[in-house]
Amino acid sequence: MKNLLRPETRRALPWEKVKQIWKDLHERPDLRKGLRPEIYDSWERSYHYNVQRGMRETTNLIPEREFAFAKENSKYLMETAVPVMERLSEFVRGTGFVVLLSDANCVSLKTIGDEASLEWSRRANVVERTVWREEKVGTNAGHLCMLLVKPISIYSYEHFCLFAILGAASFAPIVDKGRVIGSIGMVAPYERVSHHTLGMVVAAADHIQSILALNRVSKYHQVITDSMSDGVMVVDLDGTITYMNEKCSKILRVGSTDVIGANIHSIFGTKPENQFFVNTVTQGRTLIDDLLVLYHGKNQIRCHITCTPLHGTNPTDMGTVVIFRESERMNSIVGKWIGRSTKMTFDDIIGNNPKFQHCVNIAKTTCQSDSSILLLGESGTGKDVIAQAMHNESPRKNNPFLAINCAALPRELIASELFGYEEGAFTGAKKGGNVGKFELANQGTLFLDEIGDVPLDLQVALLRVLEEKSVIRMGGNKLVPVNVRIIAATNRNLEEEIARNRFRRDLYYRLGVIRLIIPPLRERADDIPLLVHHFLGLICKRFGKPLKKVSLQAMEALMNYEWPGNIRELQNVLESAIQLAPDDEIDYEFFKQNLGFETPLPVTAESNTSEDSSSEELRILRETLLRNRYNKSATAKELGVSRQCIYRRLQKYNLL
Ligand SMILES: Nc1ncnc2c1ncn2[C@@H]1O[C@H](COP(=O)(O)OP(=O)(O)OP(=O)(O)O)[C@@H](O)[C@H]1O
Repeated sequence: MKNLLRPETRRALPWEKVKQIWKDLHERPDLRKGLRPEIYDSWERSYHYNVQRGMRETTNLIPEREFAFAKENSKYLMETAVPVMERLSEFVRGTGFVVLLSDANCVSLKTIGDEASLEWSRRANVVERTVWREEKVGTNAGHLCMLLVKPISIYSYEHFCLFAILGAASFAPIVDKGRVIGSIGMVAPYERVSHHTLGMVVAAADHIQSILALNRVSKYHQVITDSMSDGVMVVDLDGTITYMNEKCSKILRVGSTDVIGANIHSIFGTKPENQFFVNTVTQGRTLIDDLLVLYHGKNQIRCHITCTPLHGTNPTDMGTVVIFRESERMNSIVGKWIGRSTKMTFDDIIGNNPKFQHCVNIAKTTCQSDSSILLLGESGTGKDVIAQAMHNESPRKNNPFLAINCAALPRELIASELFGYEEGAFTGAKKGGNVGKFELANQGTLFLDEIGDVPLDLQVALLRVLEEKSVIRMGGNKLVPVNVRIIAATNRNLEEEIARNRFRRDLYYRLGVIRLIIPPLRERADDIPLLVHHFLGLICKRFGKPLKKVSLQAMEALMNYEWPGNIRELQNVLESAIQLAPDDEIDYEFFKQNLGFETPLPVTAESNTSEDSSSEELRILRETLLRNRYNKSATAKELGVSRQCIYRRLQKYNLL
């Protein structure tokens, strides 16, 4: 008996014999020990489940609706597996085998075979819609391969139930993302058993698993490339475009389906301007974020391009992956991440002083133009703020605002910062080179602060860039067109610098197409109450402190001070006062004692205190002025007098 259980003896066994062996196995537990261990264990479980071994036909058919639901759930498995099953079935045509697919719940989803084998499988209950769970039909290869997560063949009498011993089956589990999602098998009359069947089934399962994994990766790949904000194109060595994502077709303004399979020349033609790019791609050269302007029909495509050669093991896989980054998008990223961000707008610029307002008005009206502008004024007067506000009000507002402080950079670095450099341009130059501020600021605004500190030799290079509207990186020879609005600023007296041959007159004129002279704070003392009020609010908020006030006397002192550091100094004084002053109202004494802030109070204000009526009038006037933040019209309105009357009183008390 033990010998009969050996695989090599099975083939020739007549039906009566296999049936007898099956019977003996059920009746004599000692004989069952001769079964393979995994089959033995399965039989033990089948007894435990109380499976009716004498079943002549299966009662395991599920209702149509449940079956439809199971098929819907395994739709993607069926879509992948059925073509593989069809192919397998073709190979074994005429040999009596049916190919079978079941889901993870052992529902038989699909059977494929030739007519004769399907006819047999119907008689043997190997049909769709049946459930082959061990709990229901005892030991069977479909369920056992999934339980063991390994391929297995089960021969006739090794099945637990009588109806199943007609056949021999080989099954392999289908595993996806580490989970068993079904099984594929081949079943035939037991006498057709072959040692090769299991190998075929394993190969089919492997193939299905690979397709599932590949489909998933290509889905991820598609979602990733389609959601990329950069264009991606793959070109093989003879210039055939083999892949293009949606973004790339948008950038190049071509239909991706039209160009895949076409040659790169069909897009970029033989235009000399495109030659460098086409040659780079077809010759498998490398580019890293190079700003190129390509021409396609009437369109000019301005992009940062990266070309990476593909080195496949197979020569047919060689080619180049090209990444297109739209320069406008790069610019807005640059604007967000590099240099200073432009937060200030004209609404943030405080000051009603007529001289200052005149400057602001010119700045506002010239925002729309591309002419260079030169901001002249002492340190801290608001040149940077005005430059930012101009950018934010201009058509370039969504592109970068880049600022470079020419005085803060070592002399030898200014050129590379401004114009960029190519790889190997000098010792210590970064691999792949570096993009300069001019290129980064493309379509935006470049704020050249402390322009008066630029060395003479660089002034020549700067002038050339401004005139030619293109830069050549240091160590390079390619002209890169740039469209940048220049706002330059200095606190030096440039006329004097020119007279001393330290600044080029031609650059001065070139930069100062529009020239703004921003008044120092001491010349706009009437703006001090407004500025004080504004900064007190901002600073208290920043430090989470309750809003503080400045006493009338302190305000007058602030208005009389010279402010060599201008608005920046005023901000600092107020910040210290907010941090240190014990009371909600910061008085003159505090400024004097804590900040060494020595400002004479207006003589008239003090001397008038002797005369009662005048001192009362002065007190009311000062308080109303303060309440109205030194706005004379509002003060006049509150006091019910004319503006002229207020001016007369201010003159009388020497407050003008
Ligand atoms: N009119 C204004 N309204 C509000 N804040 C201002 C105004 N002018 C200047 N400021 C503030 O004063 C400070 C100094 O201004 P800014 O840096 O623009 O001066 P600057 O002239 O560029 O100085 P520097 O020449 O030293 O670079 C900044 O914090 C700015 O926000």
